[in-house]
Amino acid sequence: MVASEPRIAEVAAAVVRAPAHAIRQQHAAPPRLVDIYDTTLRDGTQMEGISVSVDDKLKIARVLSNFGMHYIEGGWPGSNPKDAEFFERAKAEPPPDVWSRIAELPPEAWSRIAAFGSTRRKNSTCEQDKQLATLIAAGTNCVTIVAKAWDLHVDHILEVPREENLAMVGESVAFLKAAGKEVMIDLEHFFDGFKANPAYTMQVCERAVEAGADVLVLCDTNGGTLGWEVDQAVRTVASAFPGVRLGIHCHNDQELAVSNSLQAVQSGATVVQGTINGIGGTINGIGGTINGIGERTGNANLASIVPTLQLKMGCAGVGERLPELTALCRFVDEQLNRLPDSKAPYVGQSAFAHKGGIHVSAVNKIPDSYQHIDPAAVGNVRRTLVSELSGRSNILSKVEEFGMGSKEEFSSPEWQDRMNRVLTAVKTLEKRGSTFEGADATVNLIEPLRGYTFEGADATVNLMIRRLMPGYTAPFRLMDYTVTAADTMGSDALRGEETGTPGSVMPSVRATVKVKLPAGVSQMESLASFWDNGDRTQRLESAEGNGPVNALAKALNKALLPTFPSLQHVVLKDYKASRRPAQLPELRVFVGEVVQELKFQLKVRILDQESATAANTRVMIEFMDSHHNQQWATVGVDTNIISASMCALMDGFEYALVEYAPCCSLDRPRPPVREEDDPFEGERS
Ligand SMILES: CC(=O)SCCNC(=O)CCNC(=O)[C@H](O)C(C)(C)COP(=O)(O)OP(=O)(O)OC[C@H]1O[C@@H](n2cnc3c(N)ncnc32)[C@H](O)[C@@H]1OP(=O)(O)O
Ligand SMILES: CC(C)C(=O)C(=O)O
Repeated sequence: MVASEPRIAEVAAAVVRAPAHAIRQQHAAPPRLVDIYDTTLRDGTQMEGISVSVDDKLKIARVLSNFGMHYIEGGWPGSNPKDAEFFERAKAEPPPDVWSRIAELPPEAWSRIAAFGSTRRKNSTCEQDKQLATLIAAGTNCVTIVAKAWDLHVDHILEVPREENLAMVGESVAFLKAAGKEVMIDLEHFFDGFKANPAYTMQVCERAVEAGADVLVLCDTNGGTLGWEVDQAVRTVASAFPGVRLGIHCHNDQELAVSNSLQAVQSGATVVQGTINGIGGTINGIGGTINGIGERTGNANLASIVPTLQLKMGCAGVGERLPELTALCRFVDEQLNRLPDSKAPYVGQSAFAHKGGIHVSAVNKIPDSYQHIDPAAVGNVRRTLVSELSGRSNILSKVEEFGMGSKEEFSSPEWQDRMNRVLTAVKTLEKRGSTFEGADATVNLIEPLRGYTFEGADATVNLMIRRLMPGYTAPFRLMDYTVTAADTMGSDALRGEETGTPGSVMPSVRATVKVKLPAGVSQMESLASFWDNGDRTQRLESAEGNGPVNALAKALNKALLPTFPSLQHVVLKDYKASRRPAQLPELRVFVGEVVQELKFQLKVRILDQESATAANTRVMIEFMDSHHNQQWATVGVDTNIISASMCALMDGFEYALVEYAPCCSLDRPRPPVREEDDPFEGERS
C-alpha cells in the first residue's frame, strides 16, 4: 500500500494541474467527422407555437452558418410561399458583409443549405411532379426527401402497392441525382418499419442506394425507439450498405432523442439531424422544455448533441466555434420569441450554477469537482448562488466575483466577520420565507423582512456586503414617497353620457418622491464622509405613470438624474412580483417605457397566500445599464406591494450608482465611462 502512495500523489497533482476534460482531450484520438444537419428552420417550425418570418429564417440561417453547421435545412419550398421565398432569397447569400466569417472561408467549407420535400406523388412521374420541380428550382446543392419506410404507412397512409412505393423512392432519388443534387433520403418511421417488417424496410434502403442516394437518414419519427434498438438497426444497415453514409433523425417523445442520436453515431451514423434551439422555456421558467424544438415534443437537441460529440466522443463537430454555442442558442430563442430555459444542459443559465455550500466550496478548489466540462468550452459561465443552502464559500465567491478585494484580504478577521454576518442574514431571512438567489443588492440587514430570495438578485447581495464595509455610504436617501391612484372620466365619457353609450374611465396614477442628496458636486469627492460633513439638499419630484411602480420609478429617476446623470442609461428591464413560487406561476407584467430608456418588467410573488390581502409580496426587478451593457437584479419584500417595489427600485438605483457612477464608486476598477456622463469630471480637472 505504501508503494502506491506516490502514484496517488502524482495523479492528484495531475488533476489539479489539468482538469478532467482537458485530460480527456489530451488523449483523444484524431477527430471523427460527423456532419451536423440543422433542421430548426424545417422540423423545428413544425412545433406548436413556432412561426418564423422569412427575414428571421434568413437571420437564423446566417448565424447557424457562422457557427459552423454543416447542413442547414431551410424549409419545404413546395409547401408554402414563405419557404419558397426563403430559398429564392437564400440564392443571393452570402452577402460577405453579413456572413463575415463565411466570407473568409473557401466555398467548399460553407454550410450547405438543404431544401426539403418528398418522393414523387403516387401513380405519377417525377417529370410531372410539381413538388420535385420546386426542389430543383430551390437551387441548393443538397436536397432531402422524405420516403415511406414502414409497410403500415405504405399500405394504409399512402395506400399504394408496396412496389409503387419502392418505385417512388428509386425514381425520385434518380431524378434528383440526374439534376446534380446531393440527395439525402429521410426514411420516415425507419425504426418502426425495421421492427415490423425488416425485409421491406431494407428493400426501401436498397432502392434508394441503387438510385444513388448519398445519405440514408434513419428516422425515429414517432420517437418510440430505445437505445439498444437504435444500435442494432444502425449496425445492420451499415453492414448491408458498406460505404453509404448513414444519418439519424430522432424525436423526443420519450426524452431519448439526444441519447438515441449519440448512440446512432457510436453505432456508425455520420450525419446527425436535430434542432439547435434547446433553451426555449415556459413563461414562468418552471419546467420548460429543454429538448430541441420540433413536431410534438421536439427533435433531438443539437445544443446538447454538438458539445457531447465534440467534447466527449472525439468528433470534430464545429471545432473552435463551440464556445459560441450559448450565444447561438440565446439568439435563436430571441428570434423565435421564446424565453430561455435556465435548466438546459450546457447552455442554460443554471447549467453551471452552484448553490449547495459543499459544492461551492469544492468548485472553488477544483472547478471540475462538480462540473462535467469547463463552461467556457460552450460559452457558458460558472455561477454561485446565495441562499439558505449557502456556506461561507458561497459568500466568498460572491465577494470575489464583485471584485471587492483579493483572496488574501478575505482571510482577515474583518472579512470573516462580514461574511459570517451576511451568511447569517441570508439564512435568517430565508427561514422567514425569504429567498436571496438573484438579489445580491437589496437586503436590509437592520430590519429583516419575510420572503426574500437572493438567488436571482445578485445586486441585493452586493449591497448587503457593501453596507457592512467601513465607510460605505448610500449615494442618496429616501425621505418619503406617496402614490395616489384615481379613476377619472375621460372626455369621451362625456360624449358617452350624451349618446347614452358607456364612456371610458381614465385611470391616473401619480407618485411623489422626496430624496436627500449631495448639494454640490465638490462635496461628492468622498461619499464616505458626505453624510457627516457634506452639504445636503432635498429634492421632491412627482410623475405620472401607467401604474404605481411605473410612476414611482419615473419620480425617483427624475429626482436623482440632476445629481447623477449616469442614471439616464439605466433601464429597468424586468419587473416581477409574485406569490408562492411553487404554487402560482410568475406573473409578468411589462410596464413599458418609464423615462426615455427606462423600462422594466415586474415579477411579483405573494408568499403567504393564506393571509390574503395582508400577504407578503416579493418583488424582483431586473435593471440594465445600456451604456455599460450590464444587468443586475434586486429584490424587495413587504406586505405592501408598493413598498416592496420601492425597496427593490431604490436598491437598483443605488447599485447603479455605486457600481457605475464615477462619483460614487469605491476604490475599485470600473468599466470606462464617457466623460460627459461624469458630472464631476470638470470639477476634478
Ligand atoms: C415526418 C415529417 O415531418 S414529414 C414532413 C411533414 N411536414 C409537413 O407536412 C409540412 C408541409 N406540408 C405541406 O405543406 C402539405 O402537407 C403538402 C404541401 C406537402 C401537401 O399538401 P396536400 O397536397 O394538400 O396533401 P395533404 O397534406 O392533405 O396530404 C399529404 C399527401 O401526401 C402523401 N404523402 C405522404 N408522404 C409522402 C411521400 N413520402 N411521398 C409522396 N407522397 C406522400 C399522402 O399520402 C397524402 O396524399 P393523399 O392525399 O393522396 O393521401
Ligand atoms: C421527414 C423526417 C425527417 C421527419 O421529420 C421524421 O421522420 O420525423
